[in-house]
Amino acid sequence: MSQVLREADFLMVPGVFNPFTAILAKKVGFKAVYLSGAALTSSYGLPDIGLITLDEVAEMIRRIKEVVDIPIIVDSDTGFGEAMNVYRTVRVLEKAGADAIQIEDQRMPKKCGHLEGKEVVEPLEMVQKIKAALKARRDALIIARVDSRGVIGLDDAIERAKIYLEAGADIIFPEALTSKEEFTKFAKEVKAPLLANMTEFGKTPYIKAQEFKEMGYKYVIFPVTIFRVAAKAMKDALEVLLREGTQINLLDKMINRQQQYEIIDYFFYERLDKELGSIKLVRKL
Ligand SMILES: C[C@](O)(C(=O)O)[C@H](CC(=O)O)C(=O)O
Ligand SMILES: [Mg+2]
Repeated sequence: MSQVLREADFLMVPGVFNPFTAILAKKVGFKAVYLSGAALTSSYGLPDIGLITLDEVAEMIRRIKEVVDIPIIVDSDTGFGEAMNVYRTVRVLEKAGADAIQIEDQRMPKKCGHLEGKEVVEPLEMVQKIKAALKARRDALIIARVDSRGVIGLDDAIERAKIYLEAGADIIFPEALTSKEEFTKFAKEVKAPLLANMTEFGKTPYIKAQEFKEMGYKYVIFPVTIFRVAAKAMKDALEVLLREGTQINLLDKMINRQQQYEIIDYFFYERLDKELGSIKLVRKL
């Protein structure tokens, strides 16, 4: 399925954090999804500082791929360890169903790339991780995320991107650029398939997908958008429920039972149950 990612002209990729959200993204018409570390950890009630484990991410990929056949770009933070660990990370995540794996050049404890106080490793350390990832992968694309814009500066980020590209990374992800001009300059200097991160409340101003496309970006992710929208909707609903003692005023904000069941393919199981129930033994005991 990495072929879809490879051959696409331009892809808008929403962040998801469980199978249900991945199914929704596909049903709405998105061609790929991004398993966001930030959204996944938030959904576990944890901050995005590298607390999540390889197995937890692999398990979520497996669950998503069990119910939806859509290419999945996976956020592996810093690859769960050193270069040697990255080798195993890529093998495990690809086996679980990852079509592209993102590794970032932060030092642990990592942070959201749009926060202050993060640190980056030496470029050599990241190159070793990229080489390990390439050795381990069968078909999955390897995305090198450059975090140094917010730590050292744009020129350093551009230089690192070139180094990571030479090391063999398939896609470059410049994190937390601060203006359209920076995205334009980056794309001019780094001749690679590029991924832009259009997250909210961060360092990057709001830029439309079409504008990223025109600047030469191949992918744009909206990693935490639906998580944040859903979180607000859930909080508001809980408040209404507590205050009013009834959900009557929430009904028009809900998907109904029929819609919910369609999303999770309930009716298929209903048919299957009937079919299995109608089987008769040809030869009696
Ligand atoms: C893309 C990202 O790595 C993620 O985990 O989704 C985050 C997004 C965010 O925190 O808004 C990031 O570090 O940019
Ligand atoms: Mg992340």
